[in-house]
Amino acid sequence: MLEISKLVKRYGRDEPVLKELDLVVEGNSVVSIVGASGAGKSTMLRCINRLVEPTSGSIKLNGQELVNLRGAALRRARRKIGMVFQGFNLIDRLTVMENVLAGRLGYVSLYQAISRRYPQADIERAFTLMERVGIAHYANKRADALSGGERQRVGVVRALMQEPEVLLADEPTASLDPRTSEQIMKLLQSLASELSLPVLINIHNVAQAKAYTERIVGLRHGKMIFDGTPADFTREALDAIYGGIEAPDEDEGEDTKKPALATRKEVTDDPL
Ligand SMILES: Nc1ncnc2c1ncn2[C@@H]1O[C@H](COP(=O)(O)OP(=O)(O)OP(=O)(O)O)[C@@H](O)[C@H]1O
Repeated sequence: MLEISKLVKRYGRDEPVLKELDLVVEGNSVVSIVGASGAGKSTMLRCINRLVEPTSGSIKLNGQELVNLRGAALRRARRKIGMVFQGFNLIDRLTVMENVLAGRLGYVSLYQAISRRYPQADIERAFTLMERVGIAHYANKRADALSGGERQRVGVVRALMQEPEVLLADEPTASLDPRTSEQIMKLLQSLASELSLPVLINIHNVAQAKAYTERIVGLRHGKMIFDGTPADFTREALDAIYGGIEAPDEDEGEDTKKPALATRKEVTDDPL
């Protein structure tokens, strides 16, 4: 179980981008985090795996406090947090199997990692998981020879190789076509239930969030303003989360050019 309470994140002296967030996610439940660009979705996931330092608050994973962990204790805790990325984050020149085994890096010695002498049990686990997601026949192919959907399956298996207690997915379908996106969402949904794993998915596509997750959390300006089932996610909830948020001006700089209203465009597919 993941328990977040009163989580605050402030970058420098700016206004906090996460404002006293509270969220509890039980094992095997899949939660979508939605919100306009800049709402704080990525920051929240990154606070959980401590890629970003929370300013205050508490994040507990199966009872263990993650905030304030340092050194070896932080490394051990991070093994329990699997992460799936929008851009897959694979090493292109390595094979699928090598990428998958990278999920064990937190468990093996430096010598084993450098010489790629992973324990037999790890290799067997890798094959079992690759078979489960349909990529075992690509084990010896280079990662860059795979399609986007196949690459994301490699990313999912690599995360599962960590034997995680929670899986975080940051826009896992944003680089994929609609059909492949649906397959990946279905895969995350079924893995959560097979492995009793809580899964948090940052996602811009509200239609997919409603179709493939049982709970939707809506952020706006760093505050949680919606927490409910897809059936509860009415037009009013959609407007509360996205309403009145304008796309940034073109001259605001590279980082701000991602249009907030891209979410609006995607929402037009939404069968509300
Ligand atoms: N390293 C950083 N330093 C300063 N500000 C940051 C940093 N990372 C994010 N921010 C700011 O924090 C706010 C929340 O950003 P975040 O990336 O968490 O939002 P998001 O909801 O994930 O957006 P998107 O959907 O575009 O990825 C934004 O205003 C962003 O500019």
